[in-house]
This record gives sequence, structure tokens and C-alpha cells, in this order.
Amino acid sequence: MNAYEDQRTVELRRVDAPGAPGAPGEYDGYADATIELRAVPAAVEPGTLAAPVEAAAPAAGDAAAAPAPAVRLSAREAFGRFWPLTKGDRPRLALVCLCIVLGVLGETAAILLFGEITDTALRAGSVSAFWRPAEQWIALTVVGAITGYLGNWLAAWTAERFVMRLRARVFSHVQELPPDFFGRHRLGDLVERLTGDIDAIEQMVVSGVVGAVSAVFSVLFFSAAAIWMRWDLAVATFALAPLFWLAARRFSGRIKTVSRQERASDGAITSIVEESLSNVLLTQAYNRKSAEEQRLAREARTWMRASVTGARLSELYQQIVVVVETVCVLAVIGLGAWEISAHRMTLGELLAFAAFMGYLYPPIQSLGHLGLTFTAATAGAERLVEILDAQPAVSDPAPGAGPVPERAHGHVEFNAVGFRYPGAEADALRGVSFAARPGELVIVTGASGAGKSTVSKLLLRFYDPDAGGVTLDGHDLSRLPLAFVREQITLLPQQTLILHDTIAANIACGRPGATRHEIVGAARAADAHDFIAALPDGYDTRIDAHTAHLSGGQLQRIAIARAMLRQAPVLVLDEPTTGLDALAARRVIEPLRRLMSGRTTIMITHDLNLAPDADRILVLDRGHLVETGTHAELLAWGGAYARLHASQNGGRG
Ligand SMILES: Nc1ncnc2c1ncn2[C@@H]1O[C@H](COP(=O)(O)OP(=O)(O)OP(=O)(O)O)[C@@H](O)[C@H]1O
Repeated sequence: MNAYEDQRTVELRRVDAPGAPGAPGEYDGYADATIELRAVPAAVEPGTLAAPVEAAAPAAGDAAAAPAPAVRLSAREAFGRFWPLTKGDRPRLALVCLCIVLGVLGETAAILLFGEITDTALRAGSVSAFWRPAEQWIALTVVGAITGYLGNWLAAWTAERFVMRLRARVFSHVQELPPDFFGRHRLGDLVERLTGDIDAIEQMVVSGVVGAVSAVFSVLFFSAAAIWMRWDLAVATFALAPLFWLAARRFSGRIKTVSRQERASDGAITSIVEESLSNVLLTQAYNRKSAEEQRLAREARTWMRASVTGARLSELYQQIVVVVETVCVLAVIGLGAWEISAHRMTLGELLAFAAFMGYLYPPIQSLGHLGLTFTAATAGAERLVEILDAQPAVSDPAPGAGPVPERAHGHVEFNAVGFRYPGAEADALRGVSFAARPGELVIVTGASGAGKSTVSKLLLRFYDPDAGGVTLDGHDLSRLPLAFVREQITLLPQQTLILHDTIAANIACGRPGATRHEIVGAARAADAHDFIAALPDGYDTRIDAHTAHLSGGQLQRIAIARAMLRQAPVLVLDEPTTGLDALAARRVIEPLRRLMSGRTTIMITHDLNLAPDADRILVLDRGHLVETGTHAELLAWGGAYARLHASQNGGRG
């Protein structure tokens, strides 16, 4: 019986919740090798199941503190929303289910053989009667092992593919969302949604289905076998089964609430860690170490309370199940003893019957657990659906909506443009009109919040205007493919964007496929070649946004080289010298002039050093275009521009 006992350990660990003391009873000892397949579905597996349950749960009062998700779904809606993503893998899922059914059938037959061995070989003391059922049992075990192996392997494959596909889909969608979406969501929380929440949904959709099939077929076959053996005994013991469902139902509402809290807390903790580490300079320079620690501790406390309450709920559920199970098992033993004493049953039959009962409870429990897993995963689904339902602010025009030029000349026009950010109370731009012809430099200036950056966002079509229109060479931007617009317009943002890669790759991302010769040429034109060549690994030096050992001015020149390589006819410079000291700013002016030459340049800036070079200067004030002209004209006019200029030159006008 050693082999059984070993397997029983597996069975108990897998079927009972972690840490749940007590076995379903001695009958569980008759588990056999096919147990592995039944345990595969992660949703049924206590370890995985317990995760959302245990890790959740605030005290009742804490539930109110959970940030309310914008989307509320029932488990069925959540499942329906993500099930279509299994398309393409359904034949494999069907094969997994077939393996499960074969495995359960094998288990059923093995238990019957065990009853036979007990009566014909053990009780009769006959070795010869042992061999035939033993051979059959071994054959069944080998078939079970093969189907178990195949089923587990395919199930893992399908589950991982689902995760990959879902993550790719959400990631691709997120990348199309407008900048204000990222303003409303913390980065760490988004990271958590793309990792933890996606895993939770997998638990519901793929592992959930596999787990449900496994549990349903186990219940069907074992109960059919038990009824076939002794329907009266079976009915008597089945009467207690609904108690499992009642227990699961009782707990599911609270678990959903605490799971929401747990998912939100996970997101908050990841956000705090991410924000703190990326702002470590601010933390150190402003002595904010203890403030940051307190921020983390606050969230961690919420998470801990949720986690402990979740563990308590889970444990309570488990213990109730253990008591119900023990009552059921004792009922079987008691009835069996009575039947044996009345010679209506043999010992082998009783053991086989009890084994079916012992085998029946775990899948019944699993079904209850699965309900809880679905409930917990729904909280993750709500958070992902919130992202997937967020609409990109702009979309590609329908194919054939209008002619698409091969390449733009760079004639940009704003015609009475009005725009208000989603959810904002005031217009960011109102009735703004101007034009920039190929090769011209147009400077957009004005006080903070005047609407300068909004001009660049509309030009790059991060948003469409609410009124008026923006055209490129006379084509309304909304009628041009997005990819075309962004190929024709190069943005040099205020903050230099660095990829975690070599300097060469950072420059080449302006034009994928650029040769080393072209990269070096662009770096020379950007005055970046000398300092790059002086680095130990030259162009192959790996840099990173946070660890780059390069100055702000050097990074800016790498960005200029990237823009040079791009060769787009329109250039948008957003505060190109902000954050640089006077010397570094002077060093980027010349490369900038080279970059601007021959291109339509819209420069958004407070810094008026390049203003005398501009063909036109636009002064914005609270979304209105209040002055337009050259530097000399506007100075002579003596209005807002003259005041701005004077403020920068210490009142010298
Ligand atoms: N995502 C947003 N949601 C709501 N309002 C926004 C958003 N972004 C900007 N605004 C508002 O739109 C107005 C114009 O903002 P914009 O960023 O264009 O100003 P700006 O002139 O570039 O300012 P700064 O010089 O400080 O960068 C401001 O009142 C700002 O508060």
C-alpha cells in the first residue's frame, strides 16, 4: 500500500487548500497515478486557487476603501468577454478534455479492479487471482500516465498561449491610447494589469474550462460508478454534497470584494515602487526617504489586511469543507459496516465504493473552488476591460478615404482649430489659425498653460480637433493614415526618450534599417559624434534612460541625430533647450539649426533665443492666438510678446 500512500500525499496536497489540516478520510488513500491530470487545471489546484482568495480580503470595513473599478462585470460577462481569445486553440482544448475524460475513466476502472483484488486475492489469500487484475491495473496506469502527460503538456501550452495573446492584445491597445489616458492611470498600476490581472483571467478562461471539465467528468463517472455499485448507499451519501456548494456560495460575494481590493492594492504598490525608484534622485535630494517609506507602508498595510482577511475566509471555507467531508465519509463507513454485517456487501465492494466517494468529494470541492476562482478573476477582468474599453482618441480613416501622397512637402495649416481635453472644463485651444510653409520656422510661445503643447499634440494627431481642422499639404490629417502622418512629422519631445539599447540603435530608431554610415553621418550633423567616439564602446555603448552616463545636452544631441536620420519634412520641437544649462543649450543650437534647415519647423518654447531666426512667432494666451508676426514686428507692437521677451531679458525689452 505504500504506493497508494505516496499518491495520497499528492492528492491531499493538491485537492485540499494549502494548510488545510485533515484528510478527507482514509479512503482518499486510493488515489492512483492519473491524479496528476486532474490536478493540472490551475483553477482547481488549491495553490493557484487560493492565491486570489487568500491574497485578498480586507476586513469588512476596508472594502469601502477599495477604489471602485469603472467597469463592473458578472463572472459570466467576464468569461464571455475573454473566451473568444481562445479561438485557434480550441481543438487543443478539446484534446485536453479528451485526455481528462480518458484519465477519469481509467481511474474509475482502476478502483473497480482494486475492489476485485481485495475480494478475490486479499480476502481469499489467493496469489493466482492477483495477477490478471494487477496486469490490467498496470496497463490502465500506463495509459493514464500517457494521457496525463499529453493533457498536462497541452493544457500548459494552451494556457501560456492565451496569456501571450491576451497580453499582446492589451499591450497593443494601450499603445494606441491618448496621452491623457496615461495621465489618469499610474504606470505601476498599468504594469500590474498587464501582468497579474492577465494571469488571473487565464485562471478563469483556460485553466477554468479545463478544471471544470475535469471536475464535471470526475463527478459524473465516480457517481455513476457508485450508483451502479449501490444506488441506495450512494443516494444517502450524495445528500450531503450540496453543502459544498452552499459553503462556496456563502463565501463568493465577500471574496469578490476582497479580490478587487487586492488587485487595486497590488497596482498601488507596484506604482509606488516604480515611481519611487524612477524618482530616486528627488527622494534623496529632498530627504523624502521616510515619506516614501510611509507611502509604501500605507498601501502595504491595506494589502496585508486584505491578505490576512482573505486567508481567514479561505481557511474558514476549508475547515467547513473538511467537517462536511468527514461527516460524509463516516456515513459511508457506518452504512458499509451495517451492510457487511448483514452480508449484503463484501469488504472489496465497500472499499471500492468508499474510494469512489473519496474520489467524488475533491472534484465537488473543486467545482465550488472554481466558482470562487471565477469570482476572484472577475476583479482582474474588470480592470483589464477598463483598459480595453478605453477608446483611442484617433483612428485610421477607412481605406480609400482619400488619396495618400507618397511624401509630404510640409505645408502645415491650422484652420480655426478648437480643442478641449476629454473631461476638461475649458478649451485648450479656441479658433487658432496659422500656416507654416516648407522650410519655415514657426515659434509658438506664451505663458504656461496657454496651449502650446496642445498645438504639437494636434499636429501629431494624438487628438483630433473639436472644431476647425489641421491640414498637411492641404489634406486634413484625419483623412491621412496615422502611420503616414507620424512618418512625415518628427517630434523632438521635451524629455529625451531613450531606449534601453546601444547608442547606435537609439539613433537608428529614427529610421529602422539605417546603415552604420548613415548613423555616424547623423551623429556628426548633430555634433554628437565626438563624444560618442570617445566612449569606450563608441556607438555600441549601451544606454538607459535612468543609468545613462551622459549629460542632458549629450542625450539631446543623440535625439537630434535620431531626428536627422528620420528625414521627415515637418519637425516639431517641444522646448528643445529646457532643462539644459546655458552652455549645453548653446551647444544644441547649431545642430538644431542644421536639423531645421529645409524642414517646416514648429518650435514650442519659452526660450526666445531663436526667436530672431523665426519666420513667424505665434503668441498664445489661454488657448487664443493673440499675436502673430516676426520678432521685430512683435517687439515693435509692444504687446504680450514684447513683455515676454522683456521678462527674459531682465526688462531690457
Ligand atoms: N490631458 C489633459 N487633460 C485636461 N486638460 C489638459 C490636459 N493637458 C493639458 N490640459 C490643459 O490644457 C491647457 C493647455 O495645456 P498645454 O499643455 O497645451 O499648455 P502649455 O502652454 O504647453 O503649458 P506649459 O508651457 O506649461 O507646458 C492647460 O490649461 C492644461 O491645464
